[in-house]
Amino acid sequence: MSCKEDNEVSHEYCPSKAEGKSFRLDFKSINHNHNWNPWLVFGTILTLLVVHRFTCPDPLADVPGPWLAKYSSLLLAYYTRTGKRYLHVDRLHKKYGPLVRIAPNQVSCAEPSAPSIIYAQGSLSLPKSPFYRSFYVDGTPSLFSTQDRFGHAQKRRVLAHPFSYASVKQFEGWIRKSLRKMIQGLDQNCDDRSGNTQHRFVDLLMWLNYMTFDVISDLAFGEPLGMLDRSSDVLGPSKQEQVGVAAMIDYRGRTAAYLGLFPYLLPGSLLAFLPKWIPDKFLQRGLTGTDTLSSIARRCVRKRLEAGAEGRRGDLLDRLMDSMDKGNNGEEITEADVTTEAMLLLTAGSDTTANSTAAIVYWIIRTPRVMKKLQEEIDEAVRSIDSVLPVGDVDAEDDSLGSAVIWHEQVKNLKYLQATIDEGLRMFATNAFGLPRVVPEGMTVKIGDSIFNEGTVLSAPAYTIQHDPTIWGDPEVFRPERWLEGDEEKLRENKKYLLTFGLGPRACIGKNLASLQMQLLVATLVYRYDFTLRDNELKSVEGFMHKPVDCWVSVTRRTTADA
Ligand code: HEM
Repeated sequence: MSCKEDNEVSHEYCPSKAEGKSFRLDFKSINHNHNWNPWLVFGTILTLLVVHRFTCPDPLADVPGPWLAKYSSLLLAYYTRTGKRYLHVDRLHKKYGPLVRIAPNQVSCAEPSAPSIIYAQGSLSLPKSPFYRSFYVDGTPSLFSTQDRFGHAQKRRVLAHPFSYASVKQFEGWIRKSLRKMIQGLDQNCDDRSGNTQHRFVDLLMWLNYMTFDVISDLAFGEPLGMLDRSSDVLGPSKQEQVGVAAMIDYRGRTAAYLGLFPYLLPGSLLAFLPKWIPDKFLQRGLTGTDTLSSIARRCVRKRLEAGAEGRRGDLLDRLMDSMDKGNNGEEITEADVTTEAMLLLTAGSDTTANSTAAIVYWIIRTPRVMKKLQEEIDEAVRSIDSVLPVGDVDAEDDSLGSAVIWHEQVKNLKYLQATIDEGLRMFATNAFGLPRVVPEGMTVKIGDSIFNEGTVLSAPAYTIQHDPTIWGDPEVFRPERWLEGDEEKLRENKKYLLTFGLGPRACIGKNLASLQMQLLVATLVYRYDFTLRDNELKSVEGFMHKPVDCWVSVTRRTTADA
């Protein structure tokens, strides 16, 4: 069979042309041969939307925003797809003010009062919007993606105890084990301590990813994925698993953030089958990523179930499987449910921590004054609290590393360290997105002078609020001291505007685990090494969460650290 000429419509796969490209429909040639005019189609759709807008009442008519947002989500979808939605929304707020219409039924609210209203607790809490259906796995909602408030409370109860501060402290041994491996890896890439500088650059973000993936897979799947051992996040020989796990999670987040803007394409809708068939590489790699991640989770859960009582080790997976035995108020919890939650923990609890830590360390390196002050605080803490008890029996210390890996006990009360972490989270905004909530039936919500009716989707844009000069004064300056100065009330207020972990009943359940890891990671890295940045700018991209693209640094062992 010979391949057709370039200007002919071809749906056939042609190996000679496909090399190095993905298979896609050639819209230019479809247009050529079938008089199919995309502008005509676009114009017709737009006309229908305008007619609809003028003939149906528009409850958001008074909310300012770009004209296209009145009729369609296309503008938001474009910026979501390019990974810069938070910057687009931030620009709109600078132009239109604190309330901006970003899509036909969506309003972004950057009023300082907005976060505590939109993410309120108790009977005033607003449910998650249909956007979250884009995160369902095989049609099954997870703790994170369920919109059902009752179902959410049930699921959350199962995991509340293992994520409590006391439980997370028990995991410190596992975390330190992975952290030691990461230190060994970085040591091998170190510049010579004698001053013989070679400036060999390493991508700190990748190392942080290996470490946080190994930790969370250890806790959620019962075994580390072994990324630190292999210095790679590629898991297996199969074609799907040849893509690194960090990239898979990134593709999944970006695709879900994009598809979530089109609820009629999501599970539970008539056209839910469509995305799988759209010949769009962006969509397909996200959907394939989800399938691969869920098959990894399925494999791990199955293995643990088959191991029976002998496989139990008191980790998160055990907790999930216990809920299977107990049932959920009469409703059966299946293996598929457990797999969905295990996969959620892997995707929600790994690169989020790595991305946040990379951004914090980047800002510390960029601000030598802060680096010096922090190193002094940590040096002092290590000197004064040098005998601490090991946590858990998994933690057989490796003498060759001396006291290289900091104990949580040594740093948990360090004020400047915590202020530096909070300031890094504020500056970078891992959660930059305005997390969407919907006004439920029979309820109205008042923000500023505006009242929003049922069905309106509201969000508080974290990046914009964390960079609001009326709240922070000098928001573009990395200044950890802002978390230590002023009276108690002002400090409490500041915390309300740090939206990294969300607020209200749907706030991050893994905050204690992430905080403990970030304290250990930042303290250990700053205590043991001096860093030089390769690039002055931290490039970033946003999917569901906001993440640095990379973080290349050269690493030198500190002479003052006794490690
Ligand atoms: C620095 C690291 C982290 C950041 C920035 C972060 C951020 C967030 C945010 C903003 C939410 C709310 C999402 C929404 O309302 O749509 C969330 C929810 C969640 N996070 Fe995290 N997270 C982090 C670490 C973790 C870890 C370590 C885990 C678990 C291992 C985890 C598990 C979850 C889960 C299960 C939810 C859903 C909670 C619910 O709906 O009840 N996260 N996270």
